[in-house]
Amino acid sequence: MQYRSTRGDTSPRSFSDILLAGLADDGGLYMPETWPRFSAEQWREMRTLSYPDLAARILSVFTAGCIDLPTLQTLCARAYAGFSHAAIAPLTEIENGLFSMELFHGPTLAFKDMAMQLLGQLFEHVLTERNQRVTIVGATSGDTGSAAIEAFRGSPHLSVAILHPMGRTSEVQRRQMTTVQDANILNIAVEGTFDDCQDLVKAMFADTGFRKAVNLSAVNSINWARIAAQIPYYVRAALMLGAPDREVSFAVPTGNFGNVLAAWAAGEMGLPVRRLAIGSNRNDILTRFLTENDMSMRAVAPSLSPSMDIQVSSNFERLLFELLDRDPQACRDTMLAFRQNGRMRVDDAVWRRATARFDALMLDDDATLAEMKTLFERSGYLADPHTAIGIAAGRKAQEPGIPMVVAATAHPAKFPEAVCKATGIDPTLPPHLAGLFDREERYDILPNALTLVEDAVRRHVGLA
Ligand SMILES: Cc1ncc(COP(=O)(O)O)c(C=O)c1O
Ligand SMILES: N[C@@H](CCOP(=O)(O)O)C(=O)O
Repeated sequence: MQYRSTRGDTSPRSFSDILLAGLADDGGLYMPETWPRFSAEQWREMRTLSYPDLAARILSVFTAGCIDLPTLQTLCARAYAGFSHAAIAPLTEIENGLFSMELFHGPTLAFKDMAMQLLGQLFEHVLTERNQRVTIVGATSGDTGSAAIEAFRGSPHLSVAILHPMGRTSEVQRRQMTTVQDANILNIAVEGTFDDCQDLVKAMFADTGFRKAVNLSAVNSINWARIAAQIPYYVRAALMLGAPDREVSFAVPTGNFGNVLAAWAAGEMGLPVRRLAIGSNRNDILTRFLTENDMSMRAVAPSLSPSMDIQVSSNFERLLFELLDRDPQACRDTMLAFRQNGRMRVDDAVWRRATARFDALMLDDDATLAEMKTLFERSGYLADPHTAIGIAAGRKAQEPGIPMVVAATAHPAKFPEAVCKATGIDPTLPPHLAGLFDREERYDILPNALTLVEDAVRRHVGLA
């Protein structure tokens, strides 16, 4: 399996290459050269696999030529060994035909662990094999950061620097990152938004001197391995509900567009995915695109679902690449124009191809609280604000006879104020995080300035 950039860099790259590279040299995102497809019989055979073995089977088509199936099975077994639920991603019917797929039973209580725990194993494997060291710089609106820190803390092969937008995460989210004391971890609170943090990461990749000096790598969903590792849970849920002999729809609370893109990719691989419903908070650029063909940037407004306070959804570029029939020049021009003008409107035919598969719904904070309250009163289901938005989007797009699976992306205890306000319940953190509020925090505060952030990363890795 080889990979190519959405912006035209055509030099063939293997899975291990793109795992460590993160972002293509031309600023584009890596995509598999062709979509691997499974037959109906092959999907059926996967029904009996455990979650780790299923993940290994799906990943093996993306790592072909680099990492074999038995090795992947070992890495996946290790990755999911620490999850607190035996099913790893349990599926529960919360309303008629509407299912919650809980993705928050990993160590940091959000869906990010599902992929990040595996990335931790994959990086260790490839870096050991190549006898190499890398520096991971990541941007987080709250959840990716702690998942990455947990997956990579203490590794002798890499250093990690995580940029979060100062004061724009929940306190639990911030403390999950800043109370980790391992020497290879650096937390930076950036005076700006998540988009500023994400732009800083991309600017570091564009700064060739810096990129090479620190051997820069990424674990945000710009890294294809993150998307690949998010595909298995969609497969698992669909198989449990009758696929490949029955269609299944998914609803996903969406920000950087990585999670829903994994569901879409499962469809490209032959899984009968019918509809994909995205839910957004008031930072609704994706919803406006899917309902009005209007992708115009507005100032980011803080919300009760801070992990989705995002304007520039990195992975939209991967969908755009597909919608443009994999024309890298058109994709590059469209993305550059979007960043220059702050808005994007695509040809009607292209837009219709997107809306043929995707639905979208925006919920502001009041509507989110109302959804959380109603859910709890009607079905006793305690949802975090992100998940509640996904559930509302899923209910709206639900069709008779077609199961609708909602990605439950975070544990309610990550957002206790919102949950308590909506339901009166004060969700408790699991025992391993019980002392979180007593632990010492450690982080730098920096303005949104590339040189200062690069200097901090250089110091962290001993280059300054
Ligand atoms: C809890 C939670 N829900 C939803 C999202 C949105 O997911 P994505 O960025 O993959 O669209 C995020 C952040 O990524 C998140 O942390
Ligand atoms: N919501 C995310 C934002 C980054 O998303 P990613 O999937 O690209 O890592 C977060 O919680 O950090």
